[in-house]
Amino acid sequence: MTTIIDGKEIAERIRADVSNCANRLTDEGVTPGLATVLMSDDGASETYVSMKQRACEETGIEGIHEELDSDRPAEALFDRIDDLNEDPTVHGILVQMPVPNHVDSRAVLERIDPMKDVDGFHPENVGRLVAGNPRFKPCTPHGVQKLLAAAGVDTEGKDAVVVGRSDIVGKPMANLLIQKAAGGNATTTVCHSHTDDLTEKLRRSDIVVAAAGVPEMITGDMISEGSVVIDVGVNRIDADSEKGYELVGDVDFKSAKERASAITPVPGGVGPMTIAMLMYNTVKAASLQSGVEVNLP
Ligand SMILES: Nc1nc(=O)c2c([nH]1)NC[C@@H]1CN(c3ccc(C(=O)N[C@@H](CCC(=O)O)C(=O)O)cc3)C=[N+]21
Repeated sequence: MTTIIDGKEIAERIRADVSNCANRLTDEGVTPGLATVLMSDDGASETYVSMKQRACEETGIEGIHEELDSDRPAEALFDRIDDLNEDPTVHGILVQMPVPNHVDSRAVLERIDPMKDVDGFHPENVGRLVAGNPRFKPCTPHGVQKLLAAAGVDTEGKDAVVVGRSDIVGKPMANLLIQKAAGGNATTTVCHSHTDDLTEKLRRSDIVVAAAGVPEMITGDMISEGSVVIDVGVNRIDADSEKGYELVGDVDFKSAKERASAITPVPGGVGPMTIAMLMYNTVKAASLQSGVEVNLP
């Protein structure tokens, strides 16, 4: 029997623990605060940001949301970030990606105070992660790590393949998997658009993390019998549904489920974990900035 890993349920449990930590900080006079900044007209981005704000409310985090028209100059966004960096009630800052083409996303990430960088995208935090001394682990890869642990999947000594090499998922995911630490110690291969014979790499792996952003590109015949499949893809494809789209992963769930020993669904897999780990990082940021210690899960 294939286990369908319930990301929603695991995320709820983590969020309950994170909420206890948030309440403890509030009791000490430090209510954790998260600022989300949206500079985009993209419908999906709006949905994700509002999900993050709702999660704040449910967790006992003070959510602040700011929007900038997408035709504003980059300086307007930088000024907003500078203000949030200076605001002591704001412990975490998230600028929703992607930003408009005329705004240099690298410059945006570098503008955020690294102590408030709850995405973990600032070069200082990337460097710390690679050096084996992470401050904020990026939310999606951290969520995948927690998901594997909760599903009882030991990564130690396993062959893992990460499909995708983005700065926000693929690269940090591979880094966490090779780390000499719990949830790491896997022999890790990173595949991407220039990889020769992806199927061969997938078939000799125990754990597959699909983060390529290509709808249903990994099919059952490409993976090994008994492997664990984590699907990071959130692709909206046109459909006759009420919303006008359907959400599919990078994995063809139907065929992959027939061979995997465990697999995450989309929706309800990695997505909810990403949001739970954003709450986690925000509480961690508040703890680091205030010196009030909490026991995060
Ligand atoms: N600075 C920044 N940080 C991010 O963390 C970030 C970002 N930019 N830009 C976009 C991506 C995408 N992302 C998701 C988070 C949750 C779900 C999620 O919860 N999805 C639900 C379904 C949601 C739906 O119905 O559309 C699920 O998979 O079950 C999806 C995608 C965070 N991102």
